[in-house]
Amino acid sequence: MTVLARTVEVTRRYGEVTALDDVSMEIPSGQLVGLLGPNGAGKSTLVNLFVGLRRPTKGVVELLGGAPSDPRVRQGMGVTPQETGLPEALRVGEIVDFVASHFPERAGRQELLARFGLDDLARRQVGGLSGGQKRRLAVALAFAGKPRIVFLDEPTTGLDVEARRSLWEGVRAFHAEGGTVVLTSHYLEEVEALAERVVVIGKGRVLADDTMQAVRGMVGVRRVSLSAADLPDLPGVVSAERVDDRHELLTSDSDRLVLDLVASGVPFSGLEISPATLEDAFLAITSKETAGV
Ligand SMILES: Nc1ncnc2c1ncn2[C@@H]1O[C@H](COP(=O)(O)OP(=O)(O)OP(=O)(O)O)[C@@H](O)[C@H]1O
Repeated sequence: MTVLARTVEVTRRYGEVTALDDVSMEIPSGQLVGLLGPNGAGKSTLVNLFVGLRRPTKGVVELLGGAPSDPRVRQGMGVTPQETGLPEALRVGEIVDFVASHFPERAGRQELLARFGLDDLARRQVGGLSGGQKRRLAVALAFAGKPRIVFLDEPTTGLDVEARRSLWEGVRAFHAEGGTVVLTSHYLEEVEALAERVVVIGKGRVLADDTMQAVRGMVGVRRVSLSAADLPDLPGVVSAERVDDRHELLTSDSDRLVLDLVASGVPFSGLEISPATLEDAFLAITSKETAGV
């Protein structure tokens, strides 16, 4: 297994804030890895360390066998940061050529634009693109130098469904040819649609690192809410909150919970079961982590 990028016991602080806390991770060649986590989890910091925009406070970051700050190393890598600015006066095709000219190997202009659904726009000035088209162009540019590994920070934020799907297709096509991708998202469905491996990050730490299927199972929690006086201890509850007589329970097995509840004989009313939000899911993973399960 060739490892294209790795962090070894990396911590990054900004003043008092610990954005990443002792993170060790390897990105093998050919993998499409999703970094999933809520706002402020440390995803961008991790990407910025991998691509050499930041240095770790402690630990080591390696990219393509070298230091991410080395310009020769960086020629094998493509990145789209969370926020990008493109020169408005240039035409789309000119920007692609300009970016590609910095790399020894170059993707074909038309092929690249077509891959991201931008093929009709090569002669359009960037200033005349819609927000979604600009974002797709910014992402496409990460692939202009035929990189071995690409880092995309929240690539589809602000895109409508169609633009998002078109971008996913472009990323998938690169991956299908053996390309390695690390992307951050706080959309579970985006990571699910693309990534074969998911790293869940919360409060600067790796909370889970597994296949999408396994993480799905881990976060397959339901919210069960009901009105009752005191509840007995119910197995499988990962978190419980109470406001007056209303109980909000998170569980990975809502059927079991309801059966146990009925078996306990405690009177209850207003039972509602709903899919957990992503926030619920993160909470469930975090509470498992805290409990050392
Ligand atoms: N330049 C900075 N100066 C100070 N604090 C920072 C800086 N950059 C990030 N942080 C802090 O580090 C923590 C992690 O931020 P980071 O941007 O890496 O998270 P994220 O998971 O990418 O979040 P988001 O999804 O909101 O982009 C946050 O608490 C953030 O406020």
